[in-house]
Amino acid sequence: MTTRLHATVDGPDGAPVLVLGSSLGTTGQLWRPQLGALTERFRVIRYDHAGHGGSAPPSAPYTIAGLGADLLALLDDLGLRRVSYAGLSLGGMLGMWLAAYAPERVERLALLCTSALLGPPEGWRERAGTVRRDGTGAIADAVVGRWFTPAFAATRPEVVSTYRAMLTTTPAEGYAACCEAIGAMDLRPDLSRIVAPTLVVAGADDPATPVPHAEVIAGLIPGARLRLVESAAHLANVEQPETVTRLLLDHLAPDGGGDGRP
Ligand SMILES: O=C(O)CC1=CCC(=O)O1
Repeated sequence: MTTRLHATVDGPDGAPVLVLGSSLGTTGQLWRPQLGALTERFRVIRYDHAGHGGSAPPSAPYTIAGLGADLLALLDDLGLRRVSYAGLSLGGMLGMWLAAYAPERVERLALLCTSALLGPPEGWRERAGTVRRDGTGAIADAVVGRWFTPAFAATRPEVVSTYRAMLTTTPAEGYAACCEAIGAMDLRPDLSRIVAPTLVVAGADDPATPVPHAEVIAGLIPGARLRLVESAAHLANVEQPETVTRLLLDHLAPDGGGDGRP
């Protein structure tokens, strides 16, 4: 049984569709820095994972395949046969799953600050247990400390507190269930089936999904390209918005993205 996902739609009717997947502990608001530029070329769908933002919590223990089935159900509900997809971290994991298990649904793929295997599973089970017991506030300092470089956190505290609030308002059960899904994940054997042209982006200073994780993904997806974003930690799209927006547009809209006309 799938969870019905909350999604927001922006951009011109009839334009090519781009679906954006956010990270653990954030919502579709993660993509605000990119929204203006992306909606000039795309009809942009931002969705919230189960138990995050406006989406109901999962009704059973969760896996990446379960979260992927939610995403496919959302595409079906919206009548979207084929889309481009960009996802950061957990959103990128869902992008890999979608492109490997439903390749006919994915036009182009961008995977940001993500991993195909992010163990150890005990660490994720422990984090899930802490959050179920004490709430997402209990892990906020550690998690947000990996989202931004110290230099960015010192100069842009207002941005850091906006994203921290996204984490601390995420319901404990939704967050914990997604931790367990990540802990049990190993997408490496699936990546050779991906046929969508793929861009892999890593934050050069990301301690959560360090550069070698991106190198593994780029090495296993046929034809994938890897780009590093300097002076960026895990939420590279927030810390270096112009660089990441340019990378996304160059990859996802190489011909300008079309104008939506038949
Ligand atoms: O929360 C973290 O440690 C980083 C992370 C892993 C998956 C995700 O979405 O964020």
